[in-house]
Amino acid sequence: MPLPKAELHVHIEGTLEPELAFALASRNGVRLPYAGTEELRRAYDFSDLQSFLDLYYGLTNALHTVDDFAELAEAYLARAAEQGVRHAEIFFDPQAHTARGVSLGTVVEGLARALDHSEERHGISTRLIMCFLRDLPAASALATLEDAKPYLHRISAVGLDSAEAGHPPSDFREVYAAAEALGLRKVAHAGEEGPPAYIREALDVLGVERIDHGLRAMEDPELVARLVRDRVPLTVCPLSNVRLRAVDTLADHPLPAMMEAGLLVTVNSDDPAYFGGYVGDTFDAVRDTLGLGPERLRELARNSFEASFLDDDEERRARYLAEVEAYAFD
Ligand code: HPA
Ligand SMILES: [Zn+2]
Repeated sequence: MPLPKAELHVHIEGTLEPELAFALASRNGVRLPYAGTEELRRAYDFSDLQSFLDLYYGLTNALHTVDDFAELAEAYLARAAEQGVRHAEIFFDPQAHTARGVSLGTVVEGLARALDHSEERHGISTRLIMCFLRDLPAASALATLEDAKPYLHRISAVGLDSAEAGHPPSDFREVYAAAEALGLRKVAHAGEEGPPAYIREALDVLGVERIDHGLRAMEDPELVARLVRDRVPLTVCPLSNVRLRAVDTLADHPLPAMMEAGLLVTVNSDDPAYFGGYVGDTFDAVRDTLGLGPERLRELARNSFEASFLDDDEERRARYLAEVEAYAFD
């Protein structure tokens, strides 16, 4: 039995496995620019975040209907359950779909259909986080928030993702203020490729409660001290950082140093269909390569529930935390 954990940083579009991409493309009469799944997998050789995003947005062309999004989410939840996930806070990128004529309602209704059955089928509680693409204008993010108004009962939070360099969080001040006014919680990707200053902006200008990635905080000791003091969670994605070359190899990953510094870090998969593993695989990889022992792994699992939005359901959180404490490593 795998260690019980929450996953707080997973893009649902990044769980689209090649087999499902081709099956959906065929069903929808869409031609993908690859001969087959093997050729597609060979293209997963990324030089940086942008080279990944180009392929990732390209493959979303396979997704069209409510059924497609339901199937995508259902496949993720089934995989996640096998890997010990008990709670998942799932990102989606509405602008990646609305830009090609698929409505936000189609996306949310499809995802919600799978999420509605998640507890009973997979034993996983869920939340949805709607991300804005930071390489599109803030006006597009504002229009997306407006578009989302009929679906806010399904959406817990807003996030900020896509190409980071040159797209500071402060560009999205207005849209985050509007999201907060609508009762949404706030997170943002920062410090994946962008500088520590972007992490500060996400906290100070956008008022986020969690930083997604946050890797480059380690360049700024004062910022680290602040993140430790304020217990700001960082949703770290080690396999993603290797594949997108934020670190040279997994053995070089600062995760142990981050834990040593007292940061509230969690371990997540980001885009598991592309980066070589789901979240349980990621726990196994950091155990094997970074030498994290059982108590460090238990700490990561504990952190994942502590950093989650389950502060709106403390009874459930206490149950999950008890499972973590009772877990026997073999
Ligand atoms: O790793 C990522 N970083 C930024 N945006 C993304 N969108 C999907 N995955 C990512
Ligand atoms: Zn991400």
